Amino acid sequence: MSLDWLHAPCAQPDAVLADAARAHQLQLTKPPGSLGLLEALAIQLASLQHTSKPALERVWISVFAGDHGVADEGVSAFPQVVTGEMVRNFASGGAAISVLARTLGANLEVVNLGTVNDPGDIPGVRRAIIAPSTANFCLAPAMTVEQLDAAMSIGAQSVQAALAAKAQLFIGGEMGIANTTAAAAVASALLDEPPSCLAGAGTGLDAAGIRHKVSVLERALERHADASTALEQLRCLGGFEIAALTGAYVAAAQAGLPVLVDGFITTTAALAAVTIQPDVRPWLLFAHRSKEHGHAHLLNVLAAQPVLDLGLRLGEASGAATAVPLLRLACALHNGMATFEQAGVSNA
Ligand SMILES: O=C(O)c1ccc[n+]([C@@H]2O[C@H](COP(=O)([O-])O)[C@@H](O)[C@H]2O)c1
Ligand SMILES: Cc1cc2nc[nH]c2cc1C
Repeated sequence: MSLDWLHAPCAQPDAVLADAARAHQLQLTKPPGSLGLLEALAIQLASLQHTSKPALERVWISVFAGDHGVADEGVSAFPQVVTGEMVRNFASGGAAISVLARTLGANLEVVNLGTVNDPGDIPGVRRAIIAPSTANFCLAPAMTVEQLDAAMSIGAQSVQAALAAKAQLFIGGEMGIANTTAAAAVASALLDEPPSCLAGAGTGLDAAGIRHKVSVLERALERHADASTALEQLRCLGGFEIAALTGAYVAAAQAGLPVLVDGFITTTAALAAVTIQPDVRPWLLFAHRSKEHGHAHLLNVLAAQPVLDLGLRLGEASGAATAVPLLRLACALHNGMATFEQAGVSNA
């Protein structure tokens, strides 16, 4: 595999600036700790951005789309054609993430890694087609070694584009009918846990649909039981967009670009990235707790405290985009509040 780049070292957060930011928070006109997670976020961003004044003016969002062979097993409430249809919708500005990105003034990149219903070469979409779909992982590995390699590199290229645009935060999103099945499969394999802990309703399965999804996952996990490394598990059970996200997260950590993780599928990619390279973990901030069964568990495993819990389960980076205003407020408070001394307020 030419995936050696995955093992290049990650950048190091600045511990001195983290200490200085923590000390600065104690000087601001509020009881210590009273801004809760907003304080922790500002401190983390100061340390990751190597600055005493963290900022999120330039936010980069890449939404990776790909289709899944396992959709043939009837594991989604929606038909597979929706993946390609939504690629068009992202680009033409009508999707939730299109509205959120516009409202935030964020750069939105849409990357098509392969959809059965191919919208073709349309403005606003980076065409990076690997194949129309992954293989049905109940029958064969989802990807070849070459396809995994390509998908992870395509993710890393998005990080390079974000860096070229001087982005201060990278957000990855995904779109792929049946990808909650692929994500649950990857997470089950990475954690060596039964799929019932990780399979949920996705786009809207009922209880019987979820039972069927679990049985499909059990078959797939048994078939690929000898996939023993994170990369092999990603290759056999993942998807193009999940692999692209994993590559993007590793590349962002290597480049020293903070990442805001979205929902269940992106958190699975984050878990894969951290399993491949534990030093990726400090570069990840977590936007929200998705309603998808299994997301809370993954957040616990990663010791992540998400910013929001709004019952979202859309994907496409929508939860991460929704958390950006709060992260911006955390920075504004950190940079703009008066100290006790400046304001002539008595400290405890
Ligand atoms: O981000 C999440 O937590 C999330 C939870 C449930 C569904 N989704 C989205 O729904 C699609 C996958 O759902 P499904 O049922 O087809 O596996 C995919 O396009 C995801 O972006 C996303
Ligand atoms: C319509 C639709 C939009 C989505 N966006 C992300 N996943 C999605 C799944 C569906 C079904």
